Amino acid sequence: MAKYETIAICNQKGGVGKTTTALNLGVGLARAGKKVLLIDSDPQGDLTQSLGWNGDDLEKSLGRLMYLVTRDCKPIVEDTILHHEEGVDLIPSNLDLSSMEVSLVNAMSREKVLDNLLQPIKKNYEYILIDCMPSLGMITINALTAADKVIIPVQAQYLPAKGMTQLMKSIDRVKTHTNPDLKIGGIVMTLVDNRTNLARDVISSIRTHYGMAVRIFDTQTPVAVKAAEAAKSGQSIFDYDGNGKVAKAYEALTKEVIRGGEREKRRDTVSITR
Ligand SMILES: Nc1ncnc2c1ncn2[C@@H]1O[C@H](COP(=O)(O)OP(=O)(O)OP(=O)(O)O)[C@@H](O)[C@H]1O
Ligand SMILES: [Mg+2]
Repeated sequence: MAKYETIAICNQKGGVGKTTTALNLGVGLARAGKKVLLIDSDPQGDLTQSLGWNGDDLEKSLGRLMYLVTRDCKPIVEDTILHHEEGVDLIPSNLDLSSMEVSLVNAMSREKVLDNLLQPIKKNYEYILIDCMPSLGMITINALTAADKVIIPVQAQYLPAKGMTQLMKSIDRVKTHTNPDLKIGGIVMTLVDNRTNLARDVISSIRTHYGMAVRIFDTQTPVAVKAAEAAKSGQSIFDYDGNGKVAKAYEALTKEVIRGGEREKRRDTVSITR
């Protein structure tokens, strides 16, 4: 199988479209023939619910797995993986994960619990997408430590520069301490309302603060009530409203993500063979 890529979908600001992006990018990649695992790393379990499962009913979850690892057990991760009919796998979450935020503080290799958990199953997937919670605590640090890349959804409705500084600092800290190869895969503008120029203003503010080095995806995902409805129905936007503008946007974003990964792999190959 092709080299895998683990992507954390991360922004500590709430309600910016992280979960929607994890779900629809994940299903988009699966529709493009990729083997995809989604990880819900939010104790609210929104991704789990958006895919149609009730987190409260699930005994096996990410929280349970991480708890066992911190107790020096070696759980079989495959037993927790759910299979969705749209072709993606899921490690679900529920409130069991919330206690990990505190118990990880005293755990050995506390930043690497998720990374260690994923090592034996990474080879089974081409893409692993981790839906992060809206905070920069230990669980998110675990997600960033396990990831090759971060994709940052940014809502085009206010100037996000200040909040992004905190996120960039956390990414830098993770690079310094636990994951030197972590890259910013890109910023995706979400919840874009065509009637305003806010997306353009936000992009120029990001450029002013973080320079041209940070990639901003060409694709912007539009505001549309269908996107919220799809999440409530346990389906991706492709199944719920396949011809709509949100589906088209996530299809385009999927292509950009695949192209970005392939470009980097080519670059890696060139530098290895040089
Ligand atoms: N393109 C869209 N158009 C309209 N509503 C959307 C769109 N994308 C997401 N939403 C809705 O906006 C809300 C926030 O989206 P989402 O849950 O994806 O954000 P989040 O960043 O994961 O939030 P949190 O920080 O709480 O985890 C949800 O109710 C979702 O259904
Ligand atoms: Mg979410």
